[in-house]
Amino acid sequence: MPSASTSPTLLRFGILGAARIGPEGLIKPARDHPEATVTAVACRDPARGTQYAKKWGIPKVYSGPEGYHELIADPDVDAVYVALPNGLHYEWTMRALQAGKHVLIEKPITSTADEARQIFALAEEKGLVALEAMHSTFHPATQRVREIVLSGELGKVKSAEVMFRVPTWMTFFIFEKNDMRYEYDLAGGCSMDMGVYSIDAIRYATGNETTALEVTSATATPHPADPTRIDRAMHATYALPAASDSVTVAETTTDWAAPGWGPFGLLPRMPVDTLTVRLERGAVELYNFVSPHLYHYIAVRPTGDSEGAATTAAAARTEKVYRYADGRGGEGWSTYRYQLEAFVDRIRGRTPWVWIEPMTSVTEMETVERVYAKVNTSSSRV
Ligand SMILES: NC(=O)C1=CN([C@@H]2O[C@H](COP(=O)(O)OP(=O)(O)OC[C@H]3O[C@@H](n4cnc5c(N)ncnc54)[C@H](OP(=O)(O)O)[C@@H]3O)[C@@H](O)[C@H]2O)C=CC1
Ligand SMILES: O=C1OC[C@@H](O)[C@H](O)[C@H]1O
Repeated sequence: MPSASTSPTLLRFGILGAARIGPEGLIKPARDHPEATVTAVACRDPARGTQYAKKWGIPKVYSGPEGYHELIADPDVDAVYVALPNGLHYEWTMRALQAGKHVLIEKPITSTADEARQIFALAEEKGLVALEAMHSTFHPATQRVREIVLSGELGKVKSAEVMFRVPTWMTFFIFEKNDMRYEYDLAGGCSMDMGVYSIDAIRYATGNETTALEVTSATATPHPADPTRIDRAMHATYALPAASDSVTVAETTTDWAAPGWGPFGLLPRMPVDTLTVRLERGAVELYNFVSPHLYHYIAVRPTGDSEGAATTAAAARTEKVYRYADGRGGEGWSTYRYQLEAFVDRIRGRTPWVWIEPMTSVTEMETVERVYAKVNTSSSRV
């Protein structure tokens, strides 16, 4: 197994970018992991970098035009967390791998599938670990949904659907006015941001996580910042590889800024974040599939025999799953904490409880490319 670390016990992380996701994505989980620590952060602006490091107790700060380069060259950094705008993931991951570091890469892994392939090829060549931080996959609730779906309890999959919608009023609080998500050159767009979660949730729950989905339709709602190239919302349909001769379809609806409804759109919408899988004999729903650690429920709704046989449907049930069935996990562990557990285990040569294979990330990007290509060529990422 790879071993770039010179520290026998602690895996020492450096973060590229004083990013908003840093504290949840790595800093807090590392505090709670006996073998991980954040040793450095790089920020283009020295004052902001110093402030961030002080606030989060990070000993070293690299800044200025060479700051990112200095961080990845630091011999006290074993692993790099790439928390940069999407369009910079590829460049800095490749640089970090070249420098001999393991890399945890924020989602979406890259701007294109080809870039993702290059990352995994280089990681393999160097004997290093590269992982896309698709954190929700690592949570026991996600694993449980997949287990129920694939168990056959409710028969074969008929369709799957994700609704992931953030209302306008909330967008105002969570995104900057000139957020990097609205910049085409930084690989912005709702499908790059929320679409990847949705596509992966469906593929993972139905056991299709290494398959690029065929996109049967895609309709974008333009973002005012760059209406021809940046999608504010996307509705897409897919053909899932059929588990039987039944029609198996999937659908994602993502929206960064859903307007209000009712008279003059004055009535506020609530955020929605739900994965539903419909099977021959019922449905499984995961409410809050992106951040199940905050709150979630799994609703299992059997409907009886689709063939019309005289069977009585089993009772509906609700599950909440914060640890694995065998007790692994911890009190209050977030999706990011579970993810860190897996990343460290992999680097240390232990078998992670859950892993995201390179093909999963590559085919996620292939699917996103197909979504954009279906809409029009100006929003295409390849
Ligand atoms: N896993 C999750 O739950 C989440 C993941 N993400 C992902 O994390 C990544 C970062 O997102 P987020 O933390 O919201 O973003 P932020 O805007 O807070 O951070 C991005 C960082 O990128 C750096 N940067 C370097 N070049 C540029 C540039 N040209 N324009 C803008 N920023 C630049 C900045 O670093 P510097 O400090 O050097 O100025 C900034 O701190 C994205 O890929 C996003 O998809 C985001 C939110 C949640
Ligand atoms: O990763 C993310 O998770 C939640 C979203 O609202 C956000 O845009 C995104 O970057």
